[in-house]
Amino acid sequence: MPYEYETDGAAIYAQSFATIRAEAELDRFDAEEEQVVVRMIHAAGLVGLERDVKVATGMVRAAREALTNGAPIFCDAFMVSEGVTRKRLPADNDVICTLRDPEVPDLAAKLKTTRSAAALELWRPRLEGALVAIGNAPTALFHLLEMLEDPACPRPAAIIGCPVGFVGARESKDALWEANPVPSLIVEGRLGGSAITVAAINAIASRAE
Ligand SMILES: C/C1=C2N=C(/C=C3N=C(/C(C)=C4\N[C@@](C)([C@@H]5N=C1[C@](C)(CCC(=O)O)[C@H]5CC(=O)O)[C@@](C)(CC(=O)O)[C@@H]4CCC(=O)O)[C@@](C)(CC(=O)O)[C@@H]\3CCC(=O)O)C(C)(C)[C@@H]/2CCC(=O)O
Repeated sequence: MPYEYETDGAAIYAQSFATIRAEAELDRFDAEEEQVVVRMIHAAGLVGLERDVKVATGMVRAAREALTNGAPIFCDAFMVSEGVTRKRLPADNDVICTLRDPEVPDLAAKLKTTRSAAALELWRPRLEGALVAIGNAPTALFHLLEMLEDPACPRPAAIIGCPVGFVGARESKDALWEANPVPSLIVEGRLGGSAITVAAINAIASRAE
């Protein structure tokens, strides 16, 4: 039996974004933030997500400026780093996930933490002015906050903090929002994940061109 469905990629996107803009409550976001939140809703297929999104004033601008200036993007998981659309990046920016570095298992054992958290220790040399995207591991976000408590630790330009799940996700994002070490974007509560996070990166990169 023949199925009727849309096969034009551009038309699918246009229809999706029109649906989201018709159904979601986007009034509290400025134009730059709205573009990012729409893509996050799109990735999750979840109108209503916008109610849980918090964006610090100037976060989108700071992240875009960083990318335009050639900053790297550090990601906690390969599901995040692999999702970044390279052709959107304004300065052929490096997209880095250190999770599989051979040093990481020993570091995790030494620090008594997860591999996701320990992998962030390898970010230090290039962390200054970078865009950080945590889309999976709550322990990675907590570890980043611990690193940034040290005034000598290099500071990223902006943080996308959207780890997902039932253990530590809500708490790590609340801690990021409260500590406010640099302008951040979070999804409150258990919701989050790699797809939502990479959608935010791709939206930020799009207008930085
Ligand atoms: C406790 C962990 C959680 N993982 C989640 C959700 C997903 N994780 C996937 C995959 C493939 C990976 N998760 C690891 C990061 C792995 N996950 C953990 C850890 C045990 C601890 C992290 C933490 O609590 O902060 C973590 C291992 C570690 O030592 O750091 C991963 C590295 C495991 C591995 O394959 O070795 C791996 C990352 C792959 C990558 O690089 O992209 C899932 C696809 C689940 C699955 O495999 O079935 C899924 C993806 C979710 C997403 O959208 O990103 C939670 C829910 C975040 C959970 C932490 C909280 C909880 O409630 O349990």
